Amino acid sequence: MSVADRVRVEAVKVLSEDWYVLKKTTFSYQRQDGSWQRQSRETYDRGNGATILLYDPGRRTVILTRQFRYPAFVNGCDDLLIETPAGLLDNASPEERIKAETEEETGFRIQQVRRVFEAYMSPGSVTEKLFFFVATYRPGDRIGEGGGHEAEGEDIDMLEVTIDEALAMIARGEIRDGKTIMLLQYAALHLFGEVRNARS
Ligand SMILES: Nc1nc2c(ncn2[C@@H]2O[C@H](COP(=O)(O)OP(=O)(O)O[C@H]3O[C@H](CO)[C@@H](O)[C@H](O)[C@@H]3O)[C@@H](O)[C@H]2O)c(=O)[nH]1
Ligand SMILES: [Mg+2]
Repeated sequence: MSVADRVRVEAVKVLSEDWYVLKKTTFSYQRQDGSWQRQSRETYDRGNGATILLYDPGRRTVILTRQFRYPAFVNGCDDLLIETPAGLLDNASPEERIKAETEEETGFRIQQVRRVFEAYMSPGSVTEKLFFFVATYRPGDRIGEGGGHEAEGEDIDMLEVTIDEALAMIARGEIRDGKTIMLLQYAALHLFGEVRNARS
């Protein structure tokens, strides 16, 4: 039995359809004891996305971005947010989109990317599934300035730090973006041999 057999959608109302789509759906869900219960849930649909960690195993460095994020700002982040390069798929494949997004945001042109996992980042309210990638880079792969699309309001800095420094930035609360913490921890576990104690 698939979970779809336990869900009966009764009504869908679009609450907002401006940049992305917010819906309120009323449905019945069959509980584990077999009884049906009516619920309604709001879902915010902005499509799916992709993100990537560029790493240089020889120099033990990673590439991050820094940009203003209004939703984080209104919730207490009085600083630019440090993140791995990321973008919405806009109907492209995750591989194709993340290569283009990496070049737009950081100026690095990457040929080979490796998909490592995927995750629903906020499954109680946001429909988005995020595809996570890693790729090696060398300093010479940077063929442009990056920065994102100014006309769309993007004003993105690129930063290169060692994996040890990036982990220390998580510990100090300077990196507080979920996807970025996930990829840096993946890197510490799987991409860089021995990682020195972030606090030492
Ligand atoms: N006008 C307008 N523009 C918007 C709005 N929301 C986003 N934008 C613009 O839409 C563009 C989206 O840029 P992307 O680089 O494709 O996406 P992203 O915002 O970086 O999203 C990535 O990171 C998110 C946060 O972790 C992820 O949720 C997402 O999947 C993706 O990976 C940006 O120029 C942004 O300013 C809006 O409500 N109004
Ligand atoms: Mg982006």
